[in-house]
Amino acid sequence: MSNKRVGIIGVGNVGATLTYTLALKDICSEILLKDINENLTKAMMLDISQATFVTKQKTKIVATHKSEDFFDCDIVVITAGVPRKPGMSRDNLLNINANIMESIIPDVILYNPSAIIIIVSNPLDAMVYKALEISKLPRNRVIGMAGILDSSRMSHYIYEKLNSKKDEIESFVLGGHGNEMVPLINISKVLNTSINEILSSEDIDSIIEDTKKGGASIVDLLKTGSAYFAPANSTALMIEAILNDTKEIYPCSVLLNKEYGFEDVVAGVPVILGRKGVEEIVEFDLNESQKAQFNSSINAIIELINVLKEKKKKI
Ligand SMILES: NC(=O)C1=CN([C@@H]2O[C@H](COP(=O)(O)OP(=O)(O)OC[C@H]3O[C@@H](n4cnc5c(N)ncnc54)[C@H](O)[C@@H]3O)[C@@H](O)[C@H]2O)C=CC1
Ligand SMILES: O=C([O-])CC(=O)C(=O)O
Repeated sequence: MSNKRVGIIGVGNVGATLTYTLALKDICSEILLKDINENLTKAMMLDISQATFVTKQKTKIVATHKSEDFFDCDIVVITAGVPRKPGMSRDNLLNINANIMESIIPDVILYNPSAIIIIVSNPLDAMVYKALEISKLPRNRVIGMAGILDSSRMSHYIYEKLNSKKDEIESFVLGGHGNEMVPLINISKVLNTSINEILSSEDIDSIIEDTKKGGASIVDLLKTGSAYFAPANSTALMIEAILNDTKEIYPCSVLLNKEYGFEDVVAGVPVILGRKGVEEIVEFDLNESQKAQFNSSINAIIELINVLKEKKKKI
Protein backbone atom coordinates (compact mmCIF):
# COMPACT_ATOMS: atom_id res chain seq x y z
CA MET A 1 0.00 0.00 0.00
CA SER A 2 1.68 3.22 -1.13
CA ASN A 3 0.99 6.69 0.22
CA LYS A 4 -2.64 7.15 -0.74
CA ARG A 5 -4.89 9.53 1.09
CA VAL A 6 -8.70 9.58 1.00
CA GLY A 7 -10.72 12.34 2.65
CA ILE A 8 -14.36 11.94 3.66
CA ILE A 9 -16.54 14.95 4.47
CA GLY A 10 -19.69 13.95 6.28
CA VAL A 11 -19.14 11.16 8.79
CA GLY A 12 -22.78 10.20 9.25
CA ASN A 13 -24.23 6.87 8.17
CA VAL A 14 -22.72 6.71 4.68
CA GLY A 15 -19.44 8.45 5.56
CA ALA A 16 -18.75 6.30 8.63
CA THR A 17 -19.68 3.06 6.86
CA LEU A 18 -17.46 4.05 3.93
CA THR A 19 -14.59 4.72 6.35
CA TYR A 20 -15.01 1.28 7.89
CA THR A 21 -15.33 -0.44 4.51
CA LEU A 22 -12.20 1.28 3.20
CA ALA A 23 -10.25 0.60 6.37
CA LEU A 24 -11.05 -3.12 6.12
CA LYS A 25 -9.92 -3.15 2.48
CA ASP A 26 -6.60 -1.53 3.50
CA ILE A 27 -6.24 0.16 0.11
CA CYS A 28 -5.11 3.59 1.30
CA SER A 29 -2.52 4.74 3.80
CA GLU A 30 -4.68 7.37 5.44
CA ILE A 31 -8.36 8.34 5.72
CA LEU A 32 -9.08 11.91 6.84
CA LEU A 33 -12.52 12.57 8.34
CA LYS A 34 -14.37 15.88 8.65
CA ASP A 35 -17.92 16.71 9.77
CA ILE A 36 -19.55 19.74 11.40
CA ASN A 37 -20.25 17.41 14.29
CA GLU A 38 -16.79 17.25 15.88
CA ASN A 39 -17.72 14.72 18.56
CA LEU A 40 -19.14 12.38 15.92
CA THR A 41 -15.96 12.71 13.84
CA LYS A 42 -13.77 11.84 16.81
CA ALA A 43 -16.02 8.98 17.91
CA MET A 44 -16.00 7.43 14.42
CA MET A 45 -12.23 7.82 14.15
CA LEU A 46 -11.72 6.08 17.51
CA ASP A 47 -14.24 3.29 16.96
CA ILE A 48 -13.14 2.45 13.40
CA SER A 49 -9.43 2.74 14.21
CA GLN A 50 -9.90 0.43 17.19
CA ALA A 51 -11.91 -2.02 15.06
CA THR A 52 -9.03 -2.31 12.63
CA PHE A 53 -6.59 -3.20 15.41
CA VAL A 54 -8.70 -6.34 15.86
CA THR A 55 -7.80 -7.56 12.38
CA LYS A 56 -4.55 -5.63 11.94
CA GLN A 57 -5.28 -3.34 9.00
CA LYS A 58 -2.73 -0.59 8.54
CA THR A 59 -4.84 2.35 7.31
CA LYS A 60 -4.46 5.37 9.60
CA ILE A 61 -7.71 7.21 10.40
CA VAL A 62 -7.53 10.88 11.33
CA ALA A 63 -10.30 13.16 12.66
CA THR A 64 -9.85 16.73 11.43
CA HIS A 65 -11.78 19.87 12.25
CA LYS A 66 -9.95 22.67 10.47
CA SER A 67 -10.04 22.87 6.69
CA GLU A 68 -6.25 23.30 6.54
CA ASP A 69 -5.78 19.96 8.34
CA PHE A 70 -7.83 18.21 5.65
CA PHE A 71 -5.27 18.44 2.85
CA ASP A 72 -3.46 16.72 -0.01
CA CYS A 73 -6.00 13.96 -0.50
CA ASP A 74 -5.95 11.91 -3.71
CA ILE A 75 -9.72 11.52 -3.44
CA VAL A 76 -12.26 13.52 -1.45
CA VAL A 77 -15.71 11.97 -0.94
CA ILE A 78 -18.57 14.29 -0.02
CA THR A 79 -21.37 12.60 1.88
CA ALA A 80 -22.19 15.70 3.94
CA GLY A 81 -25.82 16.56 3.64
CA VAL A 82 -29.29 15.80 4.79
CA PRO A 83 -30.86 12.40 4.01
CA ARG A 84 -34.55 12.11 3.15
CA LYS A 85 -37.27 10.80 5.45
CA PRO A 86 -40.41 8.84 4.52
CA GLY A 87 -42.70 10.81 2.20
CA MET A 88 -39.81 12.85 0.74
CA SER A 89 -38.16 12.51 -2.65
CA ARG A 90 -34.43 13.01 -3.11
CA ASP A 91 -35.30 16.19 -5.03
CA ASN A 92 -36.70 17.74 -1.84
CA LEU A 93 -33.08 17.94 -0.62
CA LEU A 94 -31.96 20.15 -3.52
CA ASN A 95 -31.66 23.52 -1.80
CA ILE A 96 -30.45 22.41 1.59
CA ASN A 97 -27.72 20.15 0.19
CA ALA A 98 -26.71 22.68 -2.51
CA ASN A 99 -26.06 25.17 0.30
CA ILE A 100 -23.93 22.58 2.10
CA MET A 101 -21.92 22.04 -1.14
CA GLU A 102 -21.31 25.78 -1.31
CA SER A 103 -20.01 25.84 2.23
CA ILE A 104 -17.68 22.85 1.78
CA ILE A 105 -16.24 22.78 -1.71
CA PRO A 106 -14.11 25.96 -1.86
CA ASP A 107 -11.86 24.78 1.01
CA VAL A 108 -11.76 21.24 -0.36
CA ILE A 109 -10.34 22.59 -3.63
CA LEU A 110 -7.97 25.03 -1.89
CA TYR A 111 -6.34 22.40 0.31
CA ASN A 112 -6.69 19.39 -2.01
CA PRO A 113 -5.75 20.81 -5.40
CA SER A 114 -5.13 17.46 -7.08
CA ALA A 115 -8.04 15.52 -5.62
CA ILE A 116 -10.69 13.67 -7.52
CA ILE A 117 -14.04 14.50 -5.93
CA ILE A 118 -16.70 11.82 -5.47
CA ILE A 119 -20.16 13.18 -4.64
CA VAL A 120 -22.68 11.06 -2.73
CA SER A 121 -25.09 13.70 -1.37
CA ASN A 122 -28.55 13.90 -2.94
CA PRO A 123 -30.15 14.71 -5.27
CA LEU A 124 -27.05 13.13 -6.73
CA ASP A 125 -26.85 14.31 -10.34
CA ALA A 126 -27.76 17.90 -9.45
CA MET A 127 -25.18 17.89 -6.63
CA VAL A 128 -22.47 16.76 -9.08
CA TYR A 129 -23.49 19.64 -11.36
CA LYS A 130 -23.33 22.04 -8.40
CA ALA A 131 -19.93 20.71 -7.33
CA LEU A 132 -18.58 21.13 -10.87
CA GLU A 133 -19.84 24.70 -10.97
CA ILE A 134 -18.32 25.66 -7.59
CA SER A 135 -15.02 23.82 -8.05
CA LYS A 136 -14.50 24.67 -11.73
CA LEU A 137 -12.70 21.33 -11.99
CA PRO A 138 -12.73 19.39 -15.26
CA ARG A 139 -15.50 16.82 -15.53
CA ASN A 140 -13.18 13.83 -15.17
CA ARG A 141 -12.48 14.89 -11.56
CA VAL A 142 -16.01 15.35 -10.22
CA ILE A 143 -17.93 12.08 -10.22
CA GLY A 144 -21.20 10.99 -8.66
CA MET A 145 -21.89 7.63 -7.02
CA ALA A 146 -25.26 6.06 -7.81
CA GLY A 147 -25.17 3.71 -10.80
CA ILE A 148 -23.17 1.01 -9.00
CA LEU A 149 -25.66 1.14 -6.13
CA ASP A 150 -28.73 1.07 -8.39
CA SER A 151 -27.23 -1.82 -10.37
CA SER A 152 -26.52 -3.79 -7.20
CA ARG A 153 -30.13 -3.25 -6.15
CA MET A 154 -31.30 -4.56 -9.49
CA SER A 155 -29.07 -7.64 -9.02
CA HIS A 156 -30.63 -8.18 -5.61
CA TYR A 157 -34.16 -8.16 -7.06
CA ILE A 158 -33.15 -10.52 -9.90
CA TYR A 159 -31.67 -12.80 -7.22
CA GLU A 160 -34.95 -12.76 -5.30
CA LYS A 161 -36.80 -13.97 -8.42
CA LEU A 162 -34.31 -16.60 -9.55
CA ASN A 163 -32.43 -17.59 -6.43
CA SER A 164 -29.34 -18.11 -8.61
CA LYS A 165 -25.86 -17.66 -7.19
CA LYS A 166 -25.20 -14.03 -6.28
CA ASP A 167 -21.97 -13.80 -8.25
CA GLU A 168 -23.66 -15.05 -11.43
CA ILE A 169 -25.81 -11.91 -11.73
CA GLU A 170 -24.73 -8.76 -13.56
CA SER A 171 -26.93 -5.67 -13.83
CA PHE A 172 -26.58 -2.24 -15.33
CA VAL A 173 -28.61 0.87 -14.52
CA LEU A 174 -28.09 4.20 -16.32
CA GLY A 175 -29.63 7.67 -16.15
CA GLY A 176 -30.33 9.83 -13.15
CA HIS A 177 -30.44 8.61 -9.54
CA GLY A 178 -34.17 9.21 -9.27
CA ASN A 179 -37.51 7.66 -10.13
CA GLU A 180 -36.65 7.82 -13.83
CA MET A 181 -33.48 5.72 -13.66
CA VAL A 182 -33.01 3.31 -16.59
CA PRO A 183 -32.43 -0.38 -15.73
CA LEU A 184 -30.93 -1.99 -18.88
CA ILE A 185 -32.76 -5.28 -19.18
CA ASN A 186 -30.99 -6.58 -22.29
CA ILE A 187 -27.50 -6.29 -20.81
CA SER A 188 -28.47 -7.42 -17.32
CA LYS A 189 -27.53 -11.07 -17.22
CA VAL A 190 -27.41 -14.27 -15.27
CA LEU A 191 -24.47 -16.45 -16.31
CA ASN A 192 -24.18 -14.42 -19.53
CA THR A 193 -27.82 -14.95 -20.53
CA SER A 194 -29.94 -11.81 -20.73
CA ILE A 195 -32.68 -11.77 -18.09
CA ASN A 196 -35.11 -11.21 -20.99
CA GLU A 197 -34.59 -14.84 -21.88
CA ILE A 198 -35.01 -16.23 -18.37
CA LEU A 199 -37.71 -14.19 -16.66
CA SER A 200 -41.34 -13.44 -17.49
CA SER A 201 -42.29 -9.91 -18.44
CA GLU A 202 -44.24 -9.63 -15.13
CA ASP A 203 -41.10 -10.54 -13.18
CA ILE A 204 -39.02 -8.09 -15.20
CA ASP A 205 -41.54 -5.30 -14.61
CA SER A 206 -41.48 -5.93 -10.88
CA ILE A 207 -37.63 -5.96 -10.86
CA ILE A 208 -37.65 -2.58 -12.64
CA GLU A 209 -40.16 -1.11 -10.19
CA ASP A 210 -38.34 -2.48 -7.13
CA THR A 211 -35.02 -1.15 -8.43
CA LYS A 212 -36.44 2.33 -8.99
CA LYS A 213 -37.94 2.30 -5.49
CA GLY A 214 -34.87 0.63 -3.95
CA GLY A 215 -33.80 3.68 -1.95
CA ALA A 216 -37.34 4.69 -0.93
CA SER A 217 -38.23 1.24 0.38
CA ILE A 218 -35.29 1.41 2.82
CA VAL A 219 -36.22 4.99 3.81
CA ASP A 220 -39.77 3.81 4.56
CA LEU A 221 -38.52 0.99 6.76
CA LEU A 222 -35.81 2.96 8.57
CA LYS A 223 -37.93 6.09 9.14
CA THR A 224 -34.88 8.09 10.33
CA GLY A 225 -32.79 8.33 7.14
CA SER A 226 -31.68 6.32 4.15
CA ALA A 227 -29.55 3.34 3.12
CA TYR A 228 -25.84 3.29 3.91
CA PHE A 229 -24.17 -0.12 3.58
CA ALA A 230 -24.73 -0.53 -0.16
CA PRO A 231 -24.03 3.17 -0.86
CA ALA A 232 -20.77 2.96 1.12
CA ASN A 233 -19.62 -0.25 -0.57
CA SER A 234 -20.43 1.20 -4.01
CA THR A 235 -18.36 4.30 -3.22
CA ALA A 236 -15.49 2.12 -1.98
CA LEU A 237 -15.47 0.30 -5.32
CA MET A 238 -15.07 3.62 -7.16
CA ILE A 239 -12.23 4.62 -4.82
CA GLU A 240 -10.48 1.30 -5.39
CA ALA A 241 -10.75 1.68 -9.18
CA ILE A 242 -9.27 5.19 -9.03
CA LEU A 243 -6.48 4.51 -6.52
CA ASN A 244 -5.45 1.27 -8.21
CA ASP A 245 -5.98 2.62 -11.73
CA THR A 246 -8.00 -0.45 -12.64
CA LYS A 247 -9.84 1.02 -15.70
CA GLU A 248 -13.01 -0.86 -14.71
CA ILE A 249 -16.24 0.17 -16.42
CA TYR A 250 -18.82 1.34 -13.87
CA PRO A 251 -22.01 3.38 -14.19
CA CYS A 252 -21.21 6.76 -12.59
CA SER A 253 -22.70 10.26 -12.78
CA VAL A 254 -20.70 12.58 -14.95
CA LEU A 255 -21.16 15.77 -16.95
CA LEU A 256 -22.17 14.92 -20.49
CA ASN A 257 -20.61 16.77 -23.40
CA LYS A 258 -22.63 15.45 -26.35
CA GLU A 259 -22.34 11.81 -25.24
CA TYR A 260 -25.72 10.06 -25.55
CA GLY A 261 -26.87 13.23 -27.39
CA PHE A 262 -26.84 15.54 -24.33
CA GLU A 263 -24.65 18.31 -22.97
CA ASP A 264 -24.53 20.54 -19.90
CA VAL A 265 -26.28 17.89 -17.83
CA VAL A 266 -25.01 15.28 -15.38
CA ALA A 267 -26.30 11.70 -15.58
CA GLY A 268 -25.28 8.14 -14.88
CA VAL A 269 -23.47 6.54 -17.82
CA PRO A 270 -20.83 3.82 -18.13
CA VAL A 271 -17.36 5.25 -17.52
CA ILE A 272 -13.84 3.87 -17.36
CA LEU A 273 -12.47 4.72 -13.92
CA GLY A 274 -8.74 5.08 -13.37
CA ARG A 275 -6.10 7.29 -11.79
CA LYS A 276 -7.37 10.35 -13.68
CA GLY A 277 -10.94 9.77 -12.51
CA VAL A 278 -13.31 9.36 -15.45
CA GLU A 279 -10.91 8.36 -18.21
CA GLU A 280 -13.55 7.71 -20.83
CA ILE A 281 -17.30 7.68 -21.22
CA VAL A 282 -18.50 4.51 -22.87
CA GLU A 283 -21.46 4.86 -25.24
CA PHE A 284 -23.73 1.81 -25.16
CA ASP A 285 -26.06 1.32 -28.12
CA LEU A 286 -29.45 1.97 -26.55
CA ASN A 287 -32.62 0.69 -28.21
CA GLU A 288 -35.50 3.10 -28.90
CA SER A 289 -37.31 2.35 -25.63
CA GLN A 290 -34.09 2.80 -23.59
CA LYS A 291 -33.38 6.08 -25.41
CA ALA A 292 -36.86 7.35 -24.55
CA GLN A 293 -36.40 6.39 -20.89
CA PHE A 294 -32.94 7.97 -20.82
CA ASN A 295 -34.42 11.18 -22.29
CA SER A 296 -37.07 11.45 -19.59
CA SER A 297 -34.48 10.75 -16.92
CA ILE A 298 -32.34 13.58 -18.37
CA ASN A 299 -35.36 15.92 -18.42
CA ALA A 300 -35.95 15.29 -14.72
CA ILE A 301 -32.31 16.19 -13.97
CA ILE A 302 -32.45 19.30 -16.18
CA GLU A 303 -35.43 20.53 -14.14
CA LEU A 304 -33.33 20.40 -10.97
CA ILE A 305 -30.33 22.01 -12.66
CA ASN A 306 -32.60 24.82 -13.85
CA VAL A 307 -33.73 25.44 -10.28
CA LEU A 308 -30.05 25.76 -9.27
CA LYS A 309 -29.40 28.13 -12.18
CA GLU A 310 -32.41 30.31 -11.29
CA LYS A 311 -31.29 30.47 -7.68
CA LYS A 312 -27.82 31.58 -8.78
CA LYS A 313 -29.25 34.33 -11.00
CA LYS A 314 -31.12 35.80 -8.02
CA ILE A 315 -27.95 36.08 -5.92
N1 LIG B 1 -25.84 8.86 -4.10
C1 LIG B 1 -26.46 7.89 -3.45
O1 LIG B 1 -26.74 6.83 -4.00
C2 LIG B 1 -26.79 8.06 -2.01
C3 LIG B 1 -26.86 9.31 -1.46
N2 LIG B 1 -27.12 9.48 -0.12
C4 LIG B 1 -27.12 10.85 0.36
O2 LIG B 1 -25.93 11.06 1.12
C5 LIG B 1 -26.15 12.06 2.10
C6 LIG B 1 -25.68 11.55 3.46
O3 LIG B 1 -26.50 10.48 3.89
P1 LIG B 1 -26.29 9.84 5.36
O4 LIG B 1 -24.84 9.62 5.60
O5 LIG B 1 -27.22 8.72 5.47
O6 LIG B 1 -26.77 11.07 6.27
P2 LIG B 1 -26.36 11.35 7.79
O7 LIG B 1 -27.32 12.37 8.30
O8 LIG B 1 -26.20 10.09 8.53
O9 LIG B 1 -24.92 12.02 7.65
C7 LIG B 1 -24.72 13.25 7.06
C8 LIG B 1 -23.59 13.94 7.79
O10 LIG B 1 -23.30 15.18 7.13
C9 LIG B 1 -22.87 16.07 8.13
N3 LIG B 1 -22.91 17.44 7.64
C10 LIG B 1 -23.98 18.21 7.37
N4 LIG B 1 -23.57 19.43 6.95
C11 LIG B 1 -22.22 19.41 6.94
C12 LIG B 1 -21.22 20.36 6.61
N5 LIG B 1 -21.54 21.59 6.19
N6 LIG B 1 -19.92 20.00 6.72
C13 LIG B 1 -19.59 18.76 7.14
N7 LIG B 1 -20.49 17.83 7.48
C14 LIG B 1 -21.79 18.15 7.37
C15 LIG B 1 -23.84 15.81 9.29
O11 LIG B 1 -23.32 16.33 10.52
C16 LIG B 1 -23.94 14.30 9.24
O12 LIG B 1 -23.01 13.69 10.12
C17 LIG B 1 -27.64 12.39 2.02
O13 LIG B 1 -27.83 13.55 1.24
C18 LIG B 1 -28.24 11.19 1.32
O14 LIG B 1 -29.43 11.49 0.64
C19 LIG B 1 -27.30 8.42 0.71
C20 LIG B 1 -27.26 7.15 0.21
C21 LIG B 1 -27.06 6.85 -1.19
O1 LIG C 1 -32.91 6.82 -1.01
C1 LIG C 1 -32.22 7.77 -0.60
O2 LIG C 1 -32.65 8.89 -0.31
C2 LIG C 1 -30.75 7.55 -0.49
C3 LIG C 1 -30.29 7.07 -1.80
O3 LIG C 1 -30.07 7.84 -2.71
C4 LIG C 1 -30.37 5.64 -2.04
O4 LIG C 1 -30.33 4.83 -1.10
O5 LIG C 1 -30.47 5.28 -3.22
